[in-house]
Amino acid sequence: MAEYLLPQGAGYGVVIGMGLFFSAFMILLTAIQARYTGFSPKDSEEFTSASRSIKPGLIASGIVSAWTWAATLLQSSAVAYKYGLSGPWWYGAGATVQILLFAMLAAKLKLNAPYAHTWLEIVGARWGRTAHLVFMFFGLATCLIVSSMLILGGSATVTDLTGMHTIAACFLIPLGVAIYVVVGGMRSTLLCDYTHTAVLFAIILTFIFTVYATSEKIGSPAKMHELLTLSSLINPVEGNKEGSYITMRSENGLVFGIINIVGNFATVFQDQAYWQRAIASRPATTVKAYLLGGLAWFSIPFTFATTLGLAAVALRGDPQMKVLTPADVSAGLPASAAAAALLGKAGAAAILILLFLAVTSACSAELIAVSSLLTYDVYKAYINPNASEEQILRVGHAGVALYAIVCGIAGTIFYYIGVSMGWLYTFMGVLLGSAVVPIALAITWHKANKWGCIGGAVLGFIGGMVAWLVTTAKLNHGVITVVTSGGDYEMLAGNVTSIGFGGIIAVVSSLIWPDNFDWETTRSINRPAPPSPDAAEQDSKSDLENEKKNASEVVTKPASIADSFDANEEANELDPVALRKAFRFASWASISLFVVLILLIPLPLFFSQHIYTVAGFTGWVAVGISWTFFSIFAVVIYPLWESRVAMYQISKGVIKDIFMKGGGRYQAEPPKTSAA
Ligand SMILES: NC(N)=O
Repeated sequence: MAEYLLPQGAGYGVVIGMGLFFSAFMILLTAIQARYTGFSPKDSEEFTSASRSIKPGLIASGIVSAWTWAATLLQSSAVAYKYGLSGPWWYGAGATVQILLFAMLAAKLKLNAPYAHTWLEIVGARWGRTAHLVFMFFGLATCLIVSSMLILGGSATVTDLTGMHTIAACFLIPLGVAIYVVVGGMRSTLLCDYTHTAVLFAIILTFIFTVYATSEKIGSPAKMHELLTLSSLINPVEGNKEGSYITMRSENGLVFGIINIVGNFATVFQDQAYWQRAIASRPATTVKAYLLGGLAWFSIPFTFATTLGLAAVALRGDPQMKVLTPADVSAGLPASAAAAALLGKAGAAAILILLFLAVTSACSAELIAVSSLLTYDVYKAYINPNASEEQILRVGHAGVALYAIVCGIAGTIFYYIGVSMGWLYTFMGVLLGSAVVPIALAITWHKANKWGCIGGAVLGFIGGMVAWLVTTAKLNHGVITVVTSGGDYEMLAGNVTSIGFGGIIAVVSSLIWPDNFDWETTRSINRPAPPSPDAAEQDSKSDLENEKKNASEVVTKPASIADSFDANEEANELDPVALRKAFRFASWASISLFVVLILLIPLPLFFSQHIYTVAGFTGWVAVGISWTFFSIFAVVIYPLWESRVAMYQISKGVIKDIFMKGGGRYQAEPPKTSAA
């Protein structure tokens, strides 16, 4: 019987116990929200969009948490293990730029469809049913692939460390998350994500300081450099300059970088989770949130993999270090093996909790994203267009539960057919890449041609699959299996063909047969009707009556988070001139950062064939550590600062409830002037 570092009970304890803990936490947050703020958790807009009122720090933290997958920790470490220090760079930079570029789409969303619930609603309003259904395939497939990777990565690690049955983990992980998502909705999910992100950074810092400061086995960048140099001599890396682990000159690292860039475009641009955060965001600060979130996220895979992925190489031969097979590496196990070799059971437990936090917060984003697609793009669009508020909320809840079960089934199927998280990670661009450019054009370019974009997505998909399979057959003597099809060049061919075909067909056809779309159509999606004069008169009368009635109860005006944002403020923030300016800023900032992260830094290092000296490697590690502190400031400290007024008001309400027997409940007030 296999030996495990932790008892099976620890696996069940973390998966079930922490699932229940976060459910209880969510119930508490939801009760606080209902009592001390004006946002009702029973409102469907609030459930899916957090009333479009969230500030940039919390949105940035929600982006970091949704974008931190199991793969972010495990696959990044696996590519560090395989290709050396170029792996973490290509993983981090190659998945950061999409979030930065998404800032442009987020600005256009606020400009061109400010009241949409999903990106598919925009496609449907612009191009009709065929386009809606075709792109729905890509939207749902994206969420399914991402969720499957989360479940596969999470369950493989739990099984490896505790012996918990993989299938039990496949079902229990999403079901635990589903409970707390149903209880809370979008706002509480973002708050829960915030706590996950804070703990995640604390654990990552522990590993960084263990490896580079305190461990007796490594303990400094200089010792890591020495051990990596030794490893290069014993196990040189194929395709790297002199087989070294400490060079950016890595051919396979570069190939992975290209695959990574393509695949991550697909999983950002067509994943409702990122659109949903843009929708939940206040219009004036959406761009800031995406730029901040993208930059903050970079340090997670980059520094984590530069720490534990490289430690797994450095510790080869250590008696506590597990010997890793290619299948283990594909399942993403180098990080947990290194953590266990460095810190024993404590390291294993820390990585288990880290993984659980990453998987559950990203999984919660996917559950609520799919639930929104099922609610607005299936149920409301095709089954019950006149659905009531209550019906929409019920379908939203059912969608979360249904999708959690689907995630468990998908994880089980992939597990049994031998598809690992690493395989899916490199495959995602083959399957999904073709729709990236068409979707970006749908929301940003009035000339985008409907049939060109649909054709680009479909033909790019077919082209990508053919290129992938033909390359697999050619490079493997006609043998097409899960193993042979997962090679670097096989995946590269599929990824590049898929995104390239899709993009070229969509752009060229739009240039030849340009549309002239009037954005007024998408701007009117779900636009709230202006109040009729009669209704306004009625409202003001009943407000007056309510005011009189409540006058004795209201002690002071609680400037809670509820009145920090209202319909008038939202309308002001939707000013087209300001949003166009925000779009220009997003374009300028994100394209500049793309050039720096993908071209200016890595390519000269690749072509110069430089192998890092001790000083160079120390500097490289120092950049990673400094960036981690910047990230902690951006997504852990800044959200607290920007919510200080709201937290103060909520605390005041709680104190009043305790000492004044129920006087702390939120009271709505008509005049609204402050922004918390
Ligand atoms: N989110 C990713 N690509 O780790």
